[in-house]
Amino acid sequence: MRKIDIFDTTLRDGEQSAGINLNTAEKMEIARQLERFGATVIEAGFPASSPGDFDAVQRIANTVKNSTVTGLARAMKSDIDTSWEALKGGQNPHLHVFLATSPIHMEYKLKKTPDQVVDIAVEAVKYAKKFFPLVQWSAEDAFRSDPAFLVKIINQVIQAGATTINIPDTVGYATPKEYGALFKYLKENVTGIDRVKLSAHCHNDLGMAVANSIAAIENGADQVEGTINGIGERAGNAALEEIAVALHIRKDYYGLETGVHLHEIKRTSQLVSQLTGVMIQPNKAVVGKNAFAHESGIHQDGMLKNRETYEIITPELIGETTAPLAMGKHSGRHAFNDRAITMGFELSEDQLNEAFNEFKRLADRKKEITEDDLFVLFTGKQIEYADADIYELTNVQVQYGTSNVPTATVAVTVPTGENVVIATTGAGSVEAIFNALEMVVKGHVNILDYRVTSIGKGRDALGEAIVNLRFNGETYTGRDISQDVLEASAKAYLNAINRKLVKDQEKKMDVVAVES
Ligand SMILES: CC(=O)SCCNC(=O)CCNC(=O)[C@H](O)C(C)(C)COP(=O)(O)OP(=O)(O)OC[C@H]1O[C@@H](n2cnc3c(N)ncnc32)[C@H](O)[C@@H]1OP(=O)(O)O
Ligand SMILES: CC(C)C(=O)C(=O)O
Ligand SMILES: [Mg+2]
Repeated sequence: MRKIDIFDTTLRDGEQSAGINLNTAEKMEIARQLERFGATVIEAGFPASSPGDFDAVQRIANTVKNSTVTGLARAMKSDIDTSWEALKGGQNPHLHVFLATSPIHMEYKLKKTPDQVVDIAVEAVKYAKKFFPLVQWSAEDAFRSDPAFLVKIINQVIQAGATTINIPDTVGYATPKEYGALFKYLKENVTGIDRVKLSAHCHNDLGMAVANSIAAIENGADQVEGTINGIGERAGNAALEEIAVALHIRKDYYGLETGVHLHEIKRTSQLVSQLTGVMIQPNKAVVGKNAFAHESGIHQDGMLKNRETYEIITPELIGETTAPLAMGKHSGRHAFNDRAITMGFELSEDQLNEAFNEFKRLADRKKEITEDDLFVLFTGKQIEYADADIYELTNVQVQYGTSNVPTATVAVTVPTGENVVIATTGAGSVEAIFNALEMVVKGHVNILDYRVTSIGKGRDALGEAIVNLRFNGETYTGRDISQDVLEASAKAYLNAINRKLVKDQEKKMDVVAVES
């Protein structure tokens, strides 16, 4: 069966989404999960864009064994040199070099003639090949480029040694028929196109990224690029979980396989959502929380008689467990640890102990512990900033009455280890908490977005808070889950601030490492 390679760019194009700011520990966690998910290639970042990206790409390349790890580079020696330093420890060093080919990008952005662009691309690929056995070259904004010019430049970059050619629809302008036709044209006109991997990279500005990717596959693409949950620049990238499930469910029609471990989809999607703070729309295909919900009577009747009347994808296929866990306040440590392992978590003994204590506290207050509850608990422990100096909420108290001014008192352990207690007012309970916390962190904080939702169903469901804020000029998203939404809100606020502290501390460590 023909195999389609899955190129995941959640950590590069996905991280380019407004408001996402992952630290190295979180990127490592996502990369490990992408490996379990079965991504053929993981684009771990853009090493030359910042020391933080460099560090994350290097660590991921040195850790991941079952997927190829790549990094993005502009068509310039310095970007390629930096990328080599980051990627050389990987299993099969792979570089992704790009250069725009559309008239508008060449003239206004690069300020180069088409001939100069051909030369720069060829030089970059030749230079990259001195280090990397695998070099992917992308014609940025390929879909809006002159097809004859694409043939000319691709002929030459293949001769220069490129092993993959990527044809991005950078601005999401294509329709499936047109995008498929471009792949067909290139297949028919580029010399040696069958010696390289041909790749599709679609953006979702017109909501057609997945359809366009499938059209490319139908017309000869060997690889599709995208992100988990479709996150990415502007309206995002093609959602890989949708492509993988579509090809699987319609194997009868396409006769293709991807190598994706479909039962890892739910977990991968949840992890990406949890760490990026980007919520999944309820009706999103495959991973939305309503994707398997059958609400109307006639549908429920059909489902009871034969599930296949209305269900083309089973929740089990993507690793969703619907049955409640036989776990609650009477469960013991062995069953709990066993559950962590079954769910794919690798936690240290200390992390497991802390998670178990939290689980017991939760089980005292909540009737039924769901897999979703455990997932957030384990993930939270796994990426805790063990060695970082951060803020920790020790107490929050709110006085609220319909005719009183709300007052919040927060107690926080600050990075120096001191415990600070501050009380202040606000127009509402949440504002009072945020005002008090702003006084604790001593910086200018601008709240850009704030959302509260529930994890699972029922009146005792956990509350999830997401806070997107600007702190001293940088944007961070924080998230927390608690049984009380005010506590979750306070912790989510501090989580966003802590992400900045962790990033700053990572940067300092990078500088020390470079100096020594
Ligand atoms: C379609 C995509 O997704 S492309 C990837 C987008 N990702 C990012 O931009 C990652 C975050 N970016 C950054 O951190 C910064 O932009 C950096 C570090 C990469 C570069 O920063 P700066 O050196 O300050 O340049 P700046 O971003 O302002 O401008 C980009 C420069 O690169 C040039 N450039 C853009 N693409 C390419 C390319 N593929 N190859 C060579 N040069 C390029 C531009 O023409 C411009 O050059 P100029 O300074 O001569 O006008
Ligand atoms: C860097 C390239 C592949 C890209 O992300 C795009 O063109 O959208
Ligand atoms: Mg892109």
